[in-house]
Amino acid sequence: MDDIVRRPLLEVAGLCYGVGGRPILRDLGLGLAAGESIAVTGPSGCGKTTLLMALLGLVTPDSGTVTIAGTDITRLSARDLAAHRRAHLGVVFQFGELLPELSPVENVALPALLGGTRAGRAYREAARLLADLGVPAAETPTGALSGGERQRTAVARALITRPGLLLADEPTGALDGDARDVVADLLFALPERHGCALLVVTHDEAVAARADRRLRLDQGRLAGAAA
Ligand SMILES: Nc1ncnc2c1ncn2[C@@H]1O[C@H](COP(=O)(O)OP(=O)(O)OP(=O)(O)O)[C@@H](O)[C@H]1O
Repeated sequence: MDDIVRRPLLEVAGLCYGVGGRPILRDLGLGLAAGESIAVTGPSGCGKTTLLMALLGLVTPDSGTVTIAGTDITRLSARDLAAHRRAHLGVVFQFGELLPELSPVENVALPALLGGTRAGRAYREAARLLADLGVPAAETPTGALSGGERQRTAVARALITRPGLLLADEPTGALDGDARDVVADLLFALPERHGCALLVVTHDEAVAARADRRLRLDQGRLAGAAA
């Protein structure tokens, strides 16, 4: 890949965060370029969700920087942070977090509509992404989607704004067997297909094994994990 594609999307430096005097993230550093994937594993309670919250700007670190697409988000106002997130970040959660009263197409189109894309274009793009990811868009109500289809819909929703950085929090945690493998294969194919950077937090070592790099969060620090 060339230098333009390889630009850093995420740079974390000296990140420290604690609660009630107890350190959770300690001088944590991390870099992730476009087209690249990282999996972060670690035992329950080690701080994986807290790290994602810091990357989303939902917790304010005690010190350090979180630079996304060239901007240190720890310095942004709430309003600028929300705009920066909309422009650069896509997120996939463990249970999809879809709105059951909306159709799959409406769920996927929503972030584009909120970002000001015209309805016709947003719905066309949503339908295209769902078809691409193998979800029956029109026929099935969101509440009736299988677990795997729900997660693929959540991936489509995260992609519709063409984010540079995609974050996924236990994206296969509610799936097993084939559905887990399909969603994991799909996620880790995204950096190459869409040119985004991908950071996945997972308990599942088999899912983590698909990433370009594996890191383990332990004692508040990230270190290379054994392959
Ligand atoms: N607001 C808070 N107040 C008190 N403790 C907190 C707070 N946020 C996180 N913690 C603690 O920080 C530690 C890390 O939590 P976190 O949810 O990030 O872990 P995790 O690695 O995502 O765990 P799991 O894999 O079980 O989801 C936990 O011990 C948790 O109890």
